[in-house]
Amino acid sequence: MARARVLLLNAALGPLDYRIPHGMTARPGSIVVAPLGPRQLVGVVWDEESFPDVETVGDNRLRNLLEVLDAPPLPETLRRLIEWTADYYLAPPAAVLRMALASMSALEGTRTVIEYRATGQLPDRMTEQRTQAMERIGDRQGLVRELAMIGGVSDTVIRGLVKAGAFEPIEVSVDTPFPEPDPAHAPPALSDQQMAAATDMADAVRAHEFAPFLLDGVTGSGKTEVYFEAIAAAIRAGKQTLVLLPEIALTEPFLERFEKRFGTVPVNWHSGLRQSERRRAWRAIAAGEARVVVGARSALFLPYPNLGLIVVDEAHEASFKQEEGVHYHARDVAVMRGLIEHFPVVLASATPAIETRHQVDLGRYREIKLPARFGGAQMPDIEGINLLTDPPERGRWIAPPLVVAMEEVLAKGEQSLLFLNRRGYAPLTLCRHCGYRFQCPNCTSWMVEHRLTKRLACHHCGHVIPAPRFCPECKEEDSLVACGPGVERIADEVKALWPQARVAIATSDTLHSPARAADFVKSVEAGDIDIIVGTQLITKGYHFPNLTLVGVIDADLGLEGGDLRASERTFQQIMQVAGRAGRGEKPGHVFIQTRMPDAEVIQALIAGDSERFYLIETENRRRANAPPFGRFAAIIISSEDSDEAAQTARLIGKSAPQVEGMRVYGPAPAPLSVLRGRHRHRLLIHATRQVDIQSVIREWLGNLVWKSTTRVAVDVDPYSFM
Ligand SMILES: Nc1ncnc2c1ncn2[C@@H]1O[C@H](COP(=O)(O)OP(=O)(O)OP(=O)(O)O)[C@@H](O)[C@H]1O
Ligand SMILES: [Zn+2]
Repeated sequence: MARARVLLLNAALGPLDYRIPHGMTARPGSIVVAPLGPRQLVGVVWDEESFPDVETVGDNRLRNLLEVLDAPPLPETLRRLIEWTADYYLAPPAAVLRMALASMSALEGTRTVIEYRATGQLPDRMTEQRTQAMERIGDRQGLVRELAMIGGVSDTVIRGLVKAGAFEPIEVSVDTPFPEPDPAHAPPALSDQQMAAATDMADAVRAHEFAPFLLDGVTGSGKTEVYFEAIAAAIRAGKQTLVLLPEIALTEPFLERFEKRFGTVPVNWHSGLRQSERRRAWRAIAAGEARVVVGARSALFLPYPNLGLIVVDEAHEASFKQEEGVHYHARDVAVMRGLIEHFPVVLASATPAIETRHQVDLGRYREIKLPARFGGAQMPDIEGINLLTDPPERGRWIAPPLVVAMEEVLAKGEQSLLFLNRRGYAPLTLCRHCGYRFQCPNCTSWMVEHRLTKRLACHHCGHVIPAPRFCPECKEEDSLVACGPGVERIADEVKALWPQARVAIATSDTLHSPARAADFVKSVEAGDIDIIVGTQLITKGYHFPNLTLVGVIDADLGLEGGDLRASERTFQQIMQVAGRAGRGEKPGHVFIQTRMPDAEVIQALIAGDSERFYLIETENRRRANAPPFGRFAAIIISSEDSDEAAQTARLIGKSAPQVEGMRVYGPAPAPLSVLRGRHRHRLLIHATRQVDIQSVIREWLGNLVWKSTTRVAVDVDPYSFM
């Protein structure tokens, strides 16, 4: 009897055995529907040897598979990747599988509609309407309704023409195919250095072998142009390419550049797609027809049958790390996919992660350097402003030297960018009279004032309230004060200083859709904006040749809290935002406002000495046995019931195994101790590379039980310590 082991889309379940009924063909990878109790679930037939521990069920107790869906089977290599990801990040395989089957509507199979087109045959009887319709429609093809519109007649007239043999039916898929990018459309003339880099990568693409690259080029060196040549090589080799971007906001400018180079936009995959777009993209990807896909990290698990290259752009960005559900790092899983499927993976960044540089040092990744900007543009010069000796006026945030510099730039008709990584107007609102502070009812966080929308918002859970007029505690009116600056407040200050200047705020609030982002880029390019005030959203990827001044309002912000990567992140963010200045013919200047001018990272930034920063930071990590030398994992316990969360945390803490080379810290209440109404506790596990941390944790937690209302999440290689 034919049996199948099936991984159902239910994270609480392991694989289950089913009977393949007579006449049905199902093999590993087949996407199927199977009964579970009274329900029907989608799943994938899996390789039996992958789950040797599953208890075999007797033939007579098996239920029949119901259906094999009309979609390409999941490739074997993708099944291996799903297993690896589940194993490494200690996630249920079904939760990883869900990311591969990311469009339920795509699994419903091919969907067709009937369109009509002229046969060239004239009907026996012609009427005025028929003549008009046939003339206007010409050789166009469409649904009856569409043809009636084009012809300016009723549906009945078209149906009559069909009956009379003047139009014939054609069955077409509802999923219109995507146009193919043309590698020869508009290749740029590369500089010698760029050419050498491009050739290296294109050769690797043609070799069809695993080859991880770090494309380490300074801001404005033309990394995009260079990896486009690797993409061109993949297209020519008949392979698919995936480009991962850290944020949807960066997609618009990317699409535009891609279209200029390849004559058409790539297939776009992100969380904002409508269901029909998702379906169309998924089916084109799974059929191997989507040649180049650009997407956020979730595009990584899609079932490309024929991948030949992955590019991870801005590869240092922390947003490639998913912080809920499966806690995976898309950069690292991308490299693993390249290894399993034998193709090169390019990590592009002007400020590579310490982890990535370390892989280069170990000889595992190849580094390709682009040390100079394209077209003779110079790197900007960077200057520190000591806020202790040169403070802004009371109630202001822009220090005098920066004001002077902005004044000059404005007078020259050039653009400036002020960077502050805080959305909204003010991060905290308090009552001057009684000291009351507005806090989120669901989270351990302050409500952030958004003056543009007249609301207070929690940036963790999205809770909003209308901007209050009086204190809810003491009922005093006009007693509420905004504490500290956000970008909106900086924009107000700019407008007060230069009422004639045209100011734009660039954050995820103002550029929340691709269309808004595109409008913003256009107006900056057209010179309709003088001063941009933005968060980290604006620090990378953008290319505005007339932007010559960058001011960092508070360089110390990211150093507070001091987690493992605080210095590194600060360095990357400021290098990136500095990299927006002087990308055209005019030189760029950068001012960094700081209260810690002697901090190592600030010194390295001012000296423009990346190497020194990397050296010192890497040494610090080595001494602390922190990643990439040692390893961390976190266990996060959460529950709506505070006692229950604390109890489970204690239980897990008490059961911590003694393992050589491993230490367990905590449990302790998380810094973000309440999030979305759940009370949180954390344990941190620190181990040497020799410890098989996954096995240890699997065994440790596997022996424990806790209430189903408590959630226990494991975060391997954590980026957030909140
Ligand atoms: N060979 C070339 N021919 C024409 N234009 C080029 C070439 N190389 C780079 N450019 C242009 O120079 C500008 C900077 O290049 P690009 O944006 O690719 O740099 P980058 O290294 O990705 O920078 P960042 O890391 O700051 O995003 C772009 O406008 C790009 O089109
Ligand atoms: Zn909240």
